[in-house]
Amino acid sequence: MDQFLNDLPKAELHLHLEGSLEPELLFALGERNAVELPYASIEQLREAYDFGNLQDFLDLYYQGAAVLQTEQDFYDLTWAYIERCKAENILHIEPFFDPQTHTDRGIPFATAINGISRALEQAETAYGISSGLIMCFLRHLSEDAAFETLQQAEPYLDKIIGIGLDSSEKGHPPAKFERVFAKARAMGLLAVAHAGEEGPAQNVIDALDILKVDRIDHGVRAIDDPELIQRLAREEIALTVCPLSNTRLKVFDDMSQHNILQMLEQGVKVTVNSDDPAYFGGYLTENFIALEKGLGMTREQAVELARNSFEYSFANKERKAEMLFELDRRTSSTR
Ligand code: HPA
Ligand SMILES: [Zn+2]
Repeated sequence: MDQFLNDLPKAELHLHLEGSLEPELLFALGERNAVELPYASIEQLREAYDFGNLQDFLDLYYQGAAVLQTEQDFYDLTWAYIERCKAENILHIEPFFDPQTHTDRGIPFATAINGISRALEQAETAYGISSGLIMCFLRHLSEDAAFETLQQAEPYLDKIIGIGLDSSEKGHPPAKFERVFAKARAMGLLAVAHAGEEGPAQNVIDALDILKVDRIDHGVRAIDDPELIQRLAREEIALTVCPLSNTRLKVFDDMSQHNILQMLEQGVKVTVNSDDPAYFGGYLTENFIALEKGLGMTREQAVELARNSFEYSFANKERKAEMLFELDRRTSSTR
């Protein structure tokens, strides 16, 4: 089964590039850029990855991002992730980056996006991995700061497919960003938002009705509202669910408690994703394996989850058809 899950053609729709920064690369970049780290060793840093909630993680995640300074650093970060995608037969990616985490430290928007984009272009030419980059606003910062970030993105709209909303959900509901999402959508950008991760099902409803997002990131708390679950299924609003993230951040106590397969059986278009794999103990295949071990996910369910990842991606029609054809070709003998 592990080999089957690794070789299964997949798309990843919820991955923070800053969260793919492995301790080894973090230390190497710290040295390259003479950034002092509060950890004596890679092992000591890994030991700190013991989180009680989302905020515990975010504090370390923003601290780690401080080693990213040059365009080459952002390229190296992104390329390391793409190598993992290649090894796990991931055909398409829609990664996130958090521009404000960098611009607030004096790193120009251009430095981050140019390094990331160069790696994404190379992924296409070298490995045939297609992509669409999503820039996230940090919801603990102000609406004004989000508007400023959107303005900085304007010269780079050809490199960005959409906007997202991440960071601390509690105390920062979707409505805070109604106007900036409206402006971004008017500029032709697609929209997603983290909602219903630590926050209530109402945040999922508000992300849909107020921010008018095309997809929900996490969304697992939707389960508390049966009417919302029915709506998600009926309107085919996909959720990008991140199983290992949810157990590491104590959204669920144990994988056996996770509701992703329950939602799948209720007709919700759920997908599997790794969120911040360097911090949560596994890339995409590991998340599928965790569902098999913790929830008894079947091969048929794994194929359906992979199918959803293509179907509800932002890839164009032709690319979607190509990827779905490849999925059918690789899995027809297993059915
Ligand atoms: O899972 C997450 N939730 C909110 N913000 C984040 N930033 C990186 N990962 C996450
Ligand atoms: Zn996330």
